[in-house]
Amino acid sequence: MADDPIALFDRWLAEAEQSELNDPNAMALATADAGGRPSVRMVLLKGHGPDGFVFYTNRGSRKAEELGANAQASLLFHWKSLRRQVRVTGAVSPVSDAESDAYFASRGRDSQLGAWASDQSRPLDSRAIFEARVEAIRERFDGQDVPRPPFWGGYRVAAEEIEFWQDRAHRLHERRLFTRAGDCWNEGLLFP
Ligand SMILES: Cc1cc2nc3c(=O)[nH]c(=O)nc-3n(C[C@H](O)[C@H](O)[C@H](O)COP(=O)(O)O)c2cc1C
Ligand SMILES: Cc1ncc(COP(=O)(O)O)c(CN)c1O
Repeated sequence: MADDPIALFDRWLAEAEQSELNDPNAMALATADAGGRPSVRMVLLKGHGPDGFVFYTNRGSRKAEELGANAQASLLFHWKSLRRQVRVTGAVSPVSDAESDAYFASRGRDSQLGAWASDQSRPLDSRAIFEARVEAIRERFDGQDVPRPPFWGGYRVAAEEIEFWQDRAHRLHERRLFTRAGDCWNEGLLFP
């Protein structure tokens, strides 16, 4: 019977939290546009479990546009201090408004204001324009809680494959690939 890859991921993430310099939850997120042209950037993992791996972003950003055209993504964690990587691949869907609201409410106020002020991935003529937008938003919400912008929220990558890679001597690495089969997982090895 295969190990539970989510439990294995929990163990590896917990070890990374002990050993990484910063952001053990940082992951590269690869998307591709309708024509198959890929792009990749870092995001932070803000939730995970059997349903998938969650990150938050601007829903008008380049990554969001690409996910709108092609709702598939791949995530990569690289924990240098542990010489490990984990790759997750699967279909992507937006998280519910309630879940996005709850996460947004947990963020620091300045990060909340930044989400309102940033037209993420669009051209910006000068830093001063952005700073002026942040100040205008600060005044707009003065004395009140900052609500979640309608253009900001989470996405969940429902893992169909999870690969755990561990460095071994002489490049004879260990690769364990878990593939979803309904409610269960199949497990196999890959040549390194
Ligand atoms: C370590 C790290 C974590 C990041 N986390 C996030 C994140 O969780 N959400 C986000 O929107 N951008 C995050 N960013 C910024 C993104 O990498 C990226 O620049 C931005 O989301 C715009 O990407 P896009 O134009 O491809 O949509 C992070 C950057 C780094 C280096
Ligand atoms: C633009 C942006 N949005 C969202 C995040 C996610 O992290 P947090 O919600 O903790 O700010 C980051 C983290 N670097 C970020 O840069």
